Amino acid sequence: MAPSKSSGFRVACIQMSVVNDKAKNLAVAVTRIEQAKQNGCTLAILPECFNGLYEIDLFRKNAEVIPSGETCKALSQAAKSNQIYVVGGSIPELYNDKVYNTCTVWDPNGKLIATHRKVHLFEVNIPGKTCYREVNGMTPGNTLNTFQLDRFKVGLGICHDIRFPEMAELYRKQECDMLIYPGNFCMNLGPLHWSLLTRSRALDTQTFVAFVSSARVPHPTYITYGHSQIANPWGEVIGEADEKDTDLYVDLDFSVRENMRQQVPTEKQKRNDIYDVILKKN
Ligand SMILES: NC(=O)CCC(=O)C(=O)O
Repeated sequence: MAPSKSSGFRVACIQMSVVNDKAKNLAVAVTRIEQAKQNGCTLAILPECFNGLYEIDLFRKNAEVIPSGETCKALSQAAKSNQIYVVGGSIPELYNDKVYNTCTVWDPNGKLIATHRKVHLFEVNIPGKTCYREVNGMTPGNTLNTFQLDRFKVGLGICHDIRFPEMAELYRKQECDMLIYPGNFCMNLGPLHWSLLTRSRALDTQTFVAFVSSARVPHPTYITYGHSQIANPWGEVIGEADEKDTDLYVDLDFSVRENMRQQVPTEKQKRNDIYDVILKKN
């Protein structure tokens, strides 16, 4: 049974195929947001770099000023005409001649209510497999960011940010109910780590965690794992896509979070007299 309005809402994880054509990507995103609304969703989440490929050489080409760029205009309009919250995955943001990997959040009036610039840029060097240095195309952000969805507080991260439990712990301290990470894991690390990280952050923070990918499409350099999923505060996966182009609709019941926090009260048991995680700047 779907949760009542007071206990939760339905979320759409839009696992769209992203191609090297911004106009096409925007048209697909707008249609899928509309479908999410028709399927009873309160919130639609897009993947990381959904307006163009996750490709270092393309970041500047696809970059836009926020909120005056064409992607923001399309998302604002889609949120407003469908009366739905939209977490706009991320797009390359042009600011002072720098490019950031930035998530925008739109309320059902089409108003921009939050942004998050990816704090931890993806850097790996696995010989013979994946070598990626996002810093060659993006500048890191320096702040943690949240937004309010009715009575629920949501913390934002982007993809590689999910590997850093300290960041999630700070969102837990800020009393977030849910964490959202638009993402795009590679094929070498996705199978081993994607779900483990989703479940771990959910369990650590006793929140719902949504990790939302684009679909796997053939690509010469970076192939995306897919498998968008949502874990509940028990660390249980309550909805998961495969690698294909699809939308995942999941009902969140926040009474589950309350039960978990009461039954396994690790929050109250923290020994902040001997350790702590602190926010140094924001
Ligand atoms: N888009 C990204 O940040 C990729 C992160 C990733 O694949 C990882 O393993 O971390």
